[in-house]
Amino acid sequence: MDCKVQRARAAFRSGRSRPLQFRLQQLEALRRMVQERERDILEAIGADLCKSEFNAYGQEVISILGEIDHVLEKLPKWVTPKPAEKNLLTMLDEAYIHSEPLGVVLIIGAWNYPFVLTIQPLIGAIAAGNAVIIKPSEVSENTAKIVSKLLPQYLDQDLYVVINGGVKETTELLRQRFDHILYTGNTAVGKIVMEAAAKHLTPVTLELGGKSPCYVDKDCDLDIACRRITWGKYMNCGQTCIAPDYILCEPSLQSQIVQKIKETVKEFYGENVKESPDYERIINLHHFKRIINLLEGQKIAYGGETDEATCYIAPTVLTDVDPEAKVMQEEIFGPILPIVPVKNADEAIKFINDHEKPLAFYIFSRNNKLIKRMIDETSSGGVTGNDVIMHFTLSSLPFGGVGSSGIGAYHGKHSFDTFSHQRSCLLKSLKREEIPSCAEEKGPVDFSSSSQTALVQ
Ligand SMILES: NC(=O)C1=CN([C@@H]2O[C@H](COP(=O)(O)OP(=O)(O)OC[C@H]3O[C@@H](n4cnc5c(N)ncnc54)[C@H](O)[C@@H]3O)[C@@H](O)[C@H]2O)C=CC1
Ligand SMILES: CCCCCCCCCC(=O)O
Repeated sequence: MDCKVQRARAAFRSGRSRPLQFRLQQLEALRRMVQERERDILEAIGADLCKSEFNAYGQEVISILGEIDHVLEKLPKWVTPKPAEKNLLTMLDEAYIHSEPLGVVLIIGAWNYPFVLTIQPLIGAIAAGNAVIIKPSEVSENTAKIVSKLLPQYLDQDLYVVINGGVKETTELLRQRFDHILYTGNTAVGKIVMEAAAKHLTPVTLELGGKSPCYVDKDCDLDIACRRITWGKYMNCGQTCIAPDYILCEPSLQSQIVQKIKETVKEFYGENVKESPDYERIINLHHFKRIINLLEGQKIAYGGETDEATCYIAPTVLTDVDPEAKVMQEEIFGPILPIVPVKNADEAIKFINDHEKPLAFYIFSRNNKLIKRMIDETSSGGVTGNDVIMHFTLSSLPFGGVGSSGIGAYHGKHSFDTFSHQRSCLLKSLKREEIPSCAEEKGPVDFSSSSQTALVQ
């Protein structure tokens, strides 16, 4: 492992990852990999998460192709040094900001969108000119295998290295020195990553989770709200870091919401959800048992069926949920949707602010003023109004958490910036330097202090 990181560092020091043409060529090769080996990639994701090809393509492949195209188009502009404003002392000089690569960066991916969560940061790291060590999640082992098989066939093998393994390997990897670490996963491990990084003063981007609230206002289009919530909550069987974790609404809305979600589930997945090719499974027995445990003592208004043999949990809605209940103490990361009744928007705002800052916040309302007020009076990694998940799909928006939901952000130009150092460059002019004609008579002059000279001029 040590030697793989050293190999990547030596390759970085060779300077070949830096030229724009090289970065573009590697990104084009990555795009070719996704296009030519699409079937293998979809199969691997499907095997890990029991996901249909259609869903795997829509959730994981489309966004990667979109991100590569976006970066290929914009990168020439991003790498161009940006002139900086000058002052009186530097009027005749050249001042600019140059984005330079950080060096060797480590990307640690999570299992729930195993392709997107490793390849999307990789795109940014290549674009910024770095060498990259990629550590896919061992939990999604098929995708980890295909990523480690395909990347060396398309990309520079010394600069971009995949290391597979579990906790032991990741722990070992974290002892190495990196120039940046981007980790996606749970908060507890995020702290381990940050502690290991601190030993080398390595900066980190931590893409963590949390409980993302969804406020449903009484003045909203409830049909649309419930359709969109159903889509975002039960996609990937609820194993989405920005899935709406729970609903906050006035008590009287609960029964209508349950009814509309029920109808939408039927429309999306048919009469028998278990038979639907579009409905995924919980990743493993450990998570299955953890989620089932959260149902204890709850009022199940819809769903609740489970099958341990296949890690199946039906789309489920809980009503009148007590904020102190177990299901409200941790991120659910499964297809269970608690509804916590609140009197009004003010109480919802207070509820959100009394808890850790979430990764996402969703507000359904016809009242744009209310949406803006709720944004102003709360904090979260991102927000989507009148929909869920969708802010993730915009390359122009930084994707990341705040507080316990994460540190830093990526996607599009934000990835490029995350993996770059903004270097301040000032190139002094040699013109108009006044060299005293009788230096000896006047004593020594400090030529290095050109600011003094500029002041004299
Ligand atoms: N903010 C974001 O973009 C996303 C956040 N998440 C969050 O991730 C969580 C789910 O992922 P996990 O189950 O954590 O994924 P996981 O079990 O796949 O772990 C993530 C990575 O951490 C490594 N790891 C695990 N234990 C470790 C340890 N003790 N020391 C060092 N490395 C270790 C694994 O090898 C893996 O590569 C949820 O909380 C979810 O919200 C998931 C996807 C996206
Ligand atoms: C329109 C499809 C959007 C797919 C969303 C993928 C989200 C990946 C990160 C996460 O939330 O765990």
